[in-house]
Parts: sequence; structure tokens; C-alpha cells
Amino acid sequence: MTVAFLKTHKTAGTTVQNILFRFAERHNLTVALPHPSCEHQFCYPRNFSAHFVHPATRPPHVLASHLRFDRAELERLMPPGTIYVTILREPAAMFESLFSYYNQYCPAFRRVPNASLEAFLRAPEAYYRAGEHFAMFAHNTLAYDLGGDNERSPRDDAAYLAGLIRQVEEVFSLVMIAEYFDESLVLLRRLLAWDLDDVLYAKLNARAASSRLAAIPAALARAARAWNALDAGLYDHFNATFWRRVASAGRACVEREARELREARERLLRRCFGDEPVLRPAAQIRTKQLQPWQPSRKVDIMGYDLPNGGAGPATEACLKLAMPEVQYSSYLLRKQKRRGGVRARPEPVLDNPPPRPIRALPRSPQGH
Ligand SMILES: Nc1ncnc2c1ncn2[C@@H]1O[C@H](COP(=O)(O)OS(=O)(=O)O)[C@@H](OP(=O)(O)O)[C@H]1O
Repeated sequence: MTVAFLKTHKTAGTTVQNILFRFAERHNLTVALPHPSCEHQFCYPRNFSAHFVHPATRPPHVLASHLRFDRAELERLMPPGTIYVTILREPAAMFESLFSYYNQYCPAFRRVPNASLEAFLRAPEAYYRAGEHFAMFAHNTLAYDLGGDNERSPRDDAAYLAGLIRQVEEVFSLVMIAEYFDESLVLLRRLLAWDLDDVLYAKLNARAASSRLAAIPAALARAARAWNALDAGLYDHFNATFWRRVASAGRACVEREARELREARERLLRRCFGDEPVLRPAAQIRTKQLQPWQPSRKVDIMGYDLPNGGAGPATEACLKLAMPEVQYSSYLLRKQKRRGGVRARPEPVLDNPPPRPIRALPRSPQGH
């Protein structure tokens, strides 16, 4: 069985990726990982190319890192019969997360006075320039990640949205929904014929309450959906198909399994992170391998820590459960290079180096 997870942005994708990475490790499967010049993403925002994949990680059983979807290129990499899955998030919540996370990187967001989401959504055209660096984080990011044209408007061109939906349906066996994460994992584990234990998780990449809007006012949510109308169309469609899938699997059974998953997950978190497992800001996490990447000084991304800074009897499995994307990707690449014995093999040089992906800003140990 091979599986390709299209990791869309700000949709709980890191948590799904971590589930897949851990499954791959437990079963000695090969995970496709980016060439170092792409950093931990497949040279996003460029269209995916099989050349972006490190040779020590081919042929893969699992692929789960950020990329812009390109069907032909993925089919060149992944074996026939690969199961494609992805995840979507309600567009207003997703946009609020994008706006906060990429505020310092996306010029459209940087132009907005006082970093005000409300100001941006009142007049997005005043700040947004199609085609500029990282513009895709400010307009229909889901459509872009899925390989679509994020500048199209379903108001002017309803056929475009319908066509994009058809393409996604043709390729993806499951489109999960971040708001119904546990139910999504129940469908995922059924699709992949995994055990419930295989989809236990720790929530990764969550912002601190102080870095997010407690609630998105209705008018702001409407404006976010109107600006991201293509994403809203995709979400509405796949949210409806998701619930049809749940109904045909038997809603009561799915709910029961989701409940079992939540209970097992709570037990696991307590076992790994202590009696009261809490998400902490990076500055309070003593285990270096568990410190999450911070996008800017204004946004706190939370993580878990092992009791006693990892000096206790916590297992390797606990470490991996909470390991952020950057550390886990590097670790897996090192491990797979060793396994493949490719250390001495020269790495291919990309003909046209991609723009540098976003890098962590340095933080003082105090952090704030
Ligand atoms: N299990 C689960 N259920 C619901 N929501 C979850 C879950 N895990 C992560 N999250 C939220 O997903 C946001 C991070 O998404 P990603 O990991 O895809 O971000 S990234 O694009 O890889 O940077 C981030 O959202 P915000 O906190 O609103 O920014 C996380 O809180």
C-alpha cells in the first residue's frame, strides 16, 4: 500500500503528516522527502516535480510534505495504486490562520496597517498583487495547493470551480475536513485498513490563544469566504461529500470510533507528557527536538514537552508523537540516507533553484 497525502496549508496537515511519518517508521516504509535545496517542503510554491525528491527516499511508500499538486509529476513518482488523500479547512478559519502565520512573509499582508485582518478583508484589492512572492497565501490557498488557478472567481466562472472539483474527485480517495478531524481519521484508517492505534496523534502546529482571534465575527467570516470564493466552493462541496461518506460508513459507527480514538488519545498523551499534558510555548519546551518552528516574533506556535526535558523514561514513540515537521523531516532523511547507503552519492543539483522557502526567525531563549 502506498499513500500520498497532499499537505495543504494551515489545515491540520502537520498532525496528519506526523501520523503518516510514524506509521512509515513503524513499518520500515520509505517516505518521500524533499531534496535539501527545497528544505522540508517540495520546493513549494513551485509546481511539484519528481526532481524535488531526494534520491535516497525513492521509490516511496508514503509522501506527506507540502507541495503544489501536479498529477502527472506525482504519478511519475508514486507507484500505481497509490491512495491519494488530502484535508481542507473552513476557509474563514483557515484564512485567519494564514493571515497571522504568514504576516511577515506575504507582502499582501505586510502592507496592511496594524496587521489588521479586518482592514485587509475590507479592501483586499488594495493590498493584494496577483503573482507576487507568496501571493498564494493571501488568496484561495487551497485551490493553489490543489494545483488550481487561485485567481479564478466562481462568480465569473462557475465552470472553473466545477472542473477543479471534478479533478480533485478523480484523484483523491478521501478529502478530510479539519473541523471533523477525528471523524476524518476514522475514515482514513478504514480506507487504509489501519488500526485505530495507528491514527492516535498529538495536535501539532497550533497557535497560542494569544496569537489568534478567539472567534471570527460573522461579518469577517463572510468577507473571508467572499475573497476566497474558490476555496469556499471547494470546502462546501467536500464538506458535503464528507458527510455522505460518514453516512454510508454508518454515522453511529463512525461517532463511536471517533469517541474511542479520543479516549485512547487522551490516555496516550497522559502516558507521554504527564498527568496534565498541556501545549506549551516553544520557550518553555526544554527538549530541543520538540521545539516548534516559530514564524515570527508575534506568533507563538505551541508544542508538547517530555517530562524532565526528556531525561525521564519517556519512550522514542512519545518523542515522535510530538516531533514538529522540520525536525522529523530532517531526522527521517538522515535515517533513510543511512539505510540506503547513499552518503557518498552526489546529490543532483537542481537546474533552476527554487525561491528559498520560509525560514525560522531566530528567537532569544526567553522568546517573548
Ligand atoms: N487535530 C487538529 N484538529 C484541528 N485543528 C488542528 C489539529 N491539529 C492542528 N490543527 C490546527 O491546524 C493549524 C496548523 O495547520 P498545518 O499544520 O496544516 O499548518 S502548516 O501549513 O503546516 O504550517 C493550526 O491552526 P491555528 O492554530 O488556527 O493556526 C492548528 O491549531
